[in-house]
Amino acid sequence: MIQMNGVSKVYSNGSVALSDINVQIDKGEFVFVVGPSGAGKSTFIKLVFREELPTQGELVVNGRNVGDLEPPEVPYLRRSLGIVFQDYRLLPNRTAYENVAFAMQVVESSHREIQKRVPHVLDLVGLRQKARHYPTQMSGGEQQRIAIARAIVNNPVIVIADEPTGNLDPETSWEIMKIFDRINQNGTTIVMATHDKTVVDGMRKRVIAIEKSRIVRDEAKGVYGYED
Ligand SMILES: Nc1ncnc2c1ncn2[C@@H]1O[C@H](COP(=O)(O)OP(=O)(O)OP(=O)(O)O)[C@@H](O)[C@H]1O
Repeated sequence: MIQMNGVSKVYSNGSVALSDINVQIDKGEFVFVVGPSGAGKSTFIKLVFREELPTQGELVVNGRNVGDLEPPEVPYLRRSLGIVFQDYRLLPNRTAYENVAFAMQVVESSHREIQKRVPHVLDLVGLRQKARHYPTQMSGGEQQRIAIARAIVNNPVIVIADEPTGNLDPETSWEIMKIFDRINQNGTTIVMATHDKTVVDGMRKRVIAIEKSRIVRDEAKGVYGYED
């Protein structure tokens, strides 16, 4: 599903974000990426959806060598991914329903498919009753649930998330994690960078720890392992 062979990333200002990363993530896994601030977690996530390119090494995502993709092929890679950010990134002037539907319009789904699928994913995240609400009329947790609905509406094989609970209180974070867990149980691979110790320790999934640009720990049913 995701394979990194000797992957390094050095930004143009000389910052070394990742060094010689070798890792394989298989279909259906749930993986947390943890580590201190500045360790390289976000860069790891950004490489997977080709927001950034590796400066060295080979990265294969869903059977495609990311470094070799021509620009017109990038949207096809992204269609196989669902992406969730800390700050939700919903379109402010569209309702919850329209935000989710928009992701289907972009990939040219039919009106009929959209009408059938959007209520279904809103149900999955427990927010069908808020379909007509605008983002400003929803709590942070509700906005994140809509962002998750948008991420999964096109049936991605991998969902990647960068600090998805970073702006949420512990109880809401736990609700969000239950949704990710359900998505994972349906076979979707999940890769999540996080600082949320409670969530990681509560879930007991695979944990990859990055420190100073290198993988220092990779454990099945791991724990967060830091005090912050
Ligand atoms: N666009 C960029 N240009 C230059 N340097 C960058 C860029 N993005 C990240 N870096 C640097 O790369 C290193 C890794 O950053 P990254 O954002 O991946 O870390 P992180 O583990 O996600 O940190 P945090 O937990 O604080 O979000 C840091 O030294 C950072 O300053």
